[in-house]
Amino acid sequence: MPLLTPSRDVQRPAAAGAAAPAIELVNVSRRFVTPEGKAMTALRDFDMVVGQGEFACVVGPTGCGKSTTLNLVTGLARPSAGEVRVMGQPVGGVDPGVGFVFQTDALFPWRSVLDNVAAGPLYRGVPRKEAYEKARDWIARVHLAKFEQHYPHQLSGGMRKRVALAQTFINEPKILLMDEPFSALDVQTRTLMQDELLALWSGTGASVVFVTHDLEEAVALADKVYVLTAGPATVKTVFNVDLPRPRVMSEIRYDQHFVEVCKVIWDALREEVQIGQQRTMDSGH
Ligand SMILES: Nc1ncnc2c1ncn2[C@@H]1O[C@H](COP(=O)(O)OP(=O)(O)OP(=O)(O)O)[C@@H](O)[C@H]1O
Repeated sequence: MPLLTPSRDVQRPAAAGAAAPAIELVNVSRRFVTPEGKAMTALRDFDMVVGQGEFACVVGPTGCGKSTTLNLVTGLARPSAGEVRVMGQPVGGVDPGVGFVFQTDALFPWRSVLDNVAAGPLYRGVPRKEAYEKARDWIARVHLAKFEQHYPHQLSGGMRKRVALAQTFINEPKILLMDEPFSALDVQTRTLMQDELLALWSGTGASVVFVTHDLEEAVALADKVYVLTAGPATVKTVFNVDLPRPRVMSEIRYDQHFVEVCKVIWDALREEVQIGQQRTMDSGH
């Protein structure tokens, strides 16, 4: 089997009895009105299909429309044209089966690690004892058992991110949307967190869309990588990454095939990054 298969996703109706894809964006466009009152198109004729249990990464030039893609899946933004479906159903609002992790974590500063992680199940009506048992279990899984009573300001960036992952995975999301979750971390911590994420995700069956500026991160994590064009974003190419799992970040970076895959995808991405940079220079900001 080839390690890398560029392809365009083809939209096909699911066969009778077959599981619907977790996420589908079909011919989606998203337009905004700028503060100056001009119409601008962020996404154009955008197609994406993420299967159940699949890990998709999205890369593209700065400002091209990556976060807008996630906002459409959450239901926080509506498409101007086309259709967005989650588990085969049109997105109608914020779905409780969807979890998020962003660049800045969403920890409650006045709550301990334990209370932060238990907050989700408590909000969903899980009895208190059970919610706290689950929270302790997830805190242990992210190796923070000794820090249950600490507050977010007493933790390092990497530890806060571990809390954010526990806070998300405890809700057993069917779909996980991640917007540059590790970009503020130093390189070593980032590598550890990537391993942590894969370990937590494997076996959950959750479908992931992970937005990143870091192509190596995308290739190391993903089953497939979407390369977007400079805005308005449309899908330039989808690359299927068939590197075997489980993957260990600190080792995979030195794997010859990994390096080759990164080079091939970078060839597709480079042109778009250059277009994006040129536009920034032309506009002066
Ligand atoms: N609510 C909004 N109103 C107006 N314009 C918006 C809105 N949200 C996004 N945009 C514009 O849409 C374009 C795409 O934005 P988006 O945040 O999706 O890009 P991105 O690829 O995630 O950016 P970055 O690489 O900086 O994270 C940008 O030009 C942005 O200014």
